[in-house]
Amino acid sequence: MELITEFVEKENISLEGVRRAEILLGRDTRPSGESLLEAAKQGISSILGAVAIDMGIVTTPQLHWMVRARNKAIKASELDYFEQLSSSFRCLIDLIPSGSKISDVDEKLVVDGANRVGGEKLEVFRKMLDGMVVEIRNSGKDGGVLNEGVGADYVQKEKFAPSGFGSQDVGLRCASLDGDADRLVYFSVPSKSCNNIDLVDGDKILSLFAIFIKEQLNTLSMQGTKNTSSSYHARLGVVQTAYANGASTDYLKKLGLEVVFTPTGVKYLHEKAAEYDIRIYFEANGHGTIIFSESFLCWLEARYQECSSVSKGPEQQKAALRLLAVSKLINQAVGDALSGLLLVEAILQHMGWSIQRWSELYKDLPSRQLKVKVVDRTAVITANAETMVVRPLGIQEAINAETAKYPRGRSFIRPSGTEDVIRVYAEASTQEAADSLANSVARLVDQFLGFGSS
Ligand SMILES: CC(=O)N[C@H]1[C@@H](OP(=O)(O)O)O[C@H](CO)[C@@H](O)[C@@H]1O
Repeated sequence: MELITEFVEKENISLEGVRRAEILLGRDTRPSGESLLEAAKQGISSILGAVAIDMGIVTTPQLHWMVRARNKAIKASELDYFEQLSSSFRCLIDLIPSGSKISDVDEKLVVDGANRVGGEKLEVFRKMLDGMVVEIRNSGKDGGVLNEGVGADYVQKEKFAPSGFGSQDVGLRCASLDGDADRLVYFSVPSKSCNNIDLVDGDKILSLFAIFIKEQLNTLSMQGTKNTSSSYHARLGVVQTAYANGASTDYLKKLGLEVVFTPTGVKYLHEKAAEYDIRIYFEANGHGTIIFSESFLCWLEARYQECSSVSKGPEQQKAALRLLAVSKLINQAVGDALSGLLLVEAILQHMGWSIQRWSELYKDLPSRQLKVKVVDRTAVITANAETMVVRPLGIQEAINAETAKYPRGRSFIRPSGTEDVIRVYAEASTQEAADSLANSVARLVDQFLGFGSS
């Protein structure tokens, strides 16, 4: 109750006139889901005025979408979710400029469903997606195990093709969802001779979205009408965490975008993002979304109407329509692999880009992540969006001294919020250097905080 009261106060939610609270419940495909659902229902029924609504088996982002839709008094079933996504996807495809070299884009997309609910939902959803050829592997139907050599986390951290993918897929555009379908990464298999992949991570998804949105904003701000409503300067902001590859941040800044950093965890990214008209946030691991302010969406609607009524500025009208479609296609409540995937697909078609062209936007700096078990991870206190350690004393200086030995070196440590470990991140100009820096910093962590240190 305390947490709820705190949240209601912080978000300034008026409870006056509210007769009952609806609590939407969803579960995934694991057998434990049924008993957890029952327990949640019983808990909710003991709260006066609270009603549980069972939305069935859904992905995490679908459930968030449903809550947001319900709060906006929009229809919120799974079918409504699929219909909104597929119609806005279709709208973006219909608005593709006739000059786009669609033939450059390989038709087929192959998706790793991580043996969980996202793969299953995509199986159902793809029947509504004309204009897209999707093959789904690891959909969960064939009894594969969650997160065992599959899924976005495995692909991003290990940089290996997931189970079921390999030399037969060389050059194809592939995507990987995570277990609850709130993360998405893309990859391609560059050659038959090795297991390595060319990873297109959350940072590059963010970059693709940013380029597309910026293109539409530029079109909208072109001279056309003298009406004052057209002179709105939308603030496009980008939010990353310290795990964003340094090359991506350089690239985004060169595009002229404002890039801000928050600690790891979507609650921080989402909150920070709320300060802009259009805000794109992504973690390198593929969790992210775009949020549009209500005032910007109202302006876009007006701009769209204005362009159509005076029948001029068709390009501006299309740009407004594209942005409106993006606002409906992307799940503004939270990172959503299914909605993100459709937006990526629509933008690649719009640009006429293959996955290789997309990947070449910039070259990732080689990086390495490690985790170290320590006596007490809460002994590490960080500052500056987790890029520096203020406690224990002395460790940051030691990390700095180590990092300074490597060209383009960058390294930081932070206590994980989900595992009992300290995470180490390092990047440098070569993979060997990044590995060596990560190992040195891991040794420092062990020295300062490990079991031998106490
Ligand atoms: C390096 C990394 O991938 N960290 C993940 C992981 O958090 P940690 O606090 O690092 O354990 O799980 C979080 C929740 O899924 C996700 O938001 C975050 O990005």
